[in-house]
Amino acid sequence: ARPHCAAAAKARHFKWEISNMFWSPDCEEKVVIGINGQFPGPTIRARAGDTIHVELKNALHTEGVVIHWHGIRQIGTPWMDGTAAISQCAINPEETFTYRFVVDKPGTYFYHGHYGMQRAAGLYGSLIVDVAEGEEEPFKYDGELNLLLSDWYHESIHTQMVALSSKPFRWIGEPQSLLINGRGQFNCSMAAAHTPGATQCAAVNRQCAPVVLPVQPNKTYRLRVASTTSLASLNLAIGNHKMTVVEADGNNVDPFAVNDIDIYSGDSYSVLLTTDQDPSSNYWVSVGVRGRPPRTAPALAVLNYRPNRASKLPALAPPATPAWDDYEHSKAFTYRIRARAGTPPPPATADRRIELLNTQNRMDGGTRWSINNVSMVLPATPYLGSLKLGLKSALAAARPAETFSRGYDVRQPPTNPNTTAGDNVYVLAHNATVDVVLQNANALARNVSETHPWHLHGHDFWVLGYGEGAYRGDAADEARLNLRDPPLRNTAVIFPYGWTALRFVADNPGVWAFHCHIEPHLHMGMGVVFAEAVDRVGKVPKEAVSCGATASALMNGDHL
Ligand SMILES: O=C1O[C@H]([C@@H](O)CO)C(O)=C1O
Repeated sequence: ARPHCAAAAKARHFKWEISNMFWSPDCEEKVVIGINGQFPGPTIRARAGDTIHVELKNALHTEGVVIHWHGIRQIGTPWMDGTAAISQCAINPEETFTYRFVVDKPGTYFYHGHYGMQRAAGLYGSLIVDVAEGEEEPFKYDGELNLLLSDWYHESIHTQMVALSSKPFRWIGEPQSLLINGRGQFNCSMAAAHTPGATQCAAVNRQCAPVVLPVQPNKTYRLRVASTTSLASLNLAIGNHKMTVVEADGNNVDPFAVNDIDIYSGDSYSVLLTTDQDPSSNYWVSVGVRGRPPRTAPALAVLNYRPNRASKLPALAPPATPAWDDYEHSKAFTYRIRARAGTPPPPATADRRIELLNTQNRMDGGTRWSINNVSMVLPATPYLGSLKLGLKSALAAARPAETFSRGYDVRQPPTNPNTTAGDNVYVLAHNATVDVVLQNANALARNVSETHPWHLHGHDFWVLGYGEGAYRGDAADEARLNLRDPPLRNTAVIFPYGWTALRFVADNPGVWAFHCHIEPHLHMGMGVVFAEAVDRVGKVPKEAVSCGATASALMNGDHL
């Protein structure tokens, strides 16, 4: 850090109370988890180098809570990562816990619950980090707009969790609505005039009124877009407007122009939008589902060219989402994402390669997702405490496999559908360069392979490449890897029947989750844990790990 930046860095204090409350995200009244009576939660805005303090009171009364700061690497503060059972104990009802961490890198981020399925109950908000005082972005814009995308189910997360854990399994189905900044319309459309058979929304409740994005003609806007969906993969387009992608997951990318962007759960982007269209009209911003047969209507927002009234209906119909299974369209977008010049390149070689086969399986009469045929279950005592104290009970005797059988046919349902539960903890050496190959496969049903966005905590990784079918690690696969300008990200997608190769340096001691960002899939075991140089973790605050076996050990005089 340069001295003038350090001097300007600020402490930013927030006081939050988390509670259940009645809310109508899509005009149907349900219970959401709100923060300070708001849904989505308040936006945190800071400058790179600032320290965020969130004094968080849990007013949920009968359940714990934690908050994960998605995309913030928590360098040196792994106990602030907000992952229940991994980095900290869930905060008990009526208790207060203070998150304290540095936002070291500018970018578009968000925060969300990371305990059970609380994210899907609406526990999320935006976290935006501007460049440090005196620094400049490498692209120019006149104004900024922020869209936090999510999906919404009418069933409570408690019902959803029971369904997913039931024997036999009950799938939760598709979300009822898509939300933009927490607002959607379930049984009516704002664009009924353009949508045969749809009912025009009547005077709407403020909580579900469409988002209006006011713009001046002939200006350039930075549109920040992040997705915290539970299930849905999304596509965003703006009638008649092109967009230029400039940032992905808090890292600048080589700018490229598109008509629409795909955005998977856990992703964030900045796109530049120039308001160069007929200024007498407004335009629809449309967000639709992809990668799964869409049973959820698109979400709409209004790009409001001032001085037109916001209520002036756009002349054009909302842009249509590409066909849900047009994977070539999705791949074309994803493959175009390259690092902006100046981004640090990856190390030329790796010290270790971990290959992770993603399969859907059966376990004890239920349905699970597994990695190398082991489905992740989380412990009662958070790893950060139990591994730091070296508690014998922390890990099972056997470590998970580094690879999967070369003979595995990724195009067919598993021949042995049965799986077992395990901790899926990989122990990483300090500063090791680690390659991870995520391998997709056929699910339990024939001819089904789904898209999974994987999110890594504590790090950005370089996305080295993608391939079709089974990864073999041979010369042909190696040739698909990009070591020249791979983008740095914290979330990467695996396409159906394909693989994705990532590289990162284990330079941030801590215990970090790495998992599918689809909330029901994580609940069904689709993840692993990286225990990275835990002996080098600094002094863990007692209040982060005063539960389970760590609490007992601390009471017996052990020191963290
Ligand atoms: O995990 C999932 O389960 C269902 C289906 O595969 C079984 O009902 C589905 O669509 C998922 O994504």
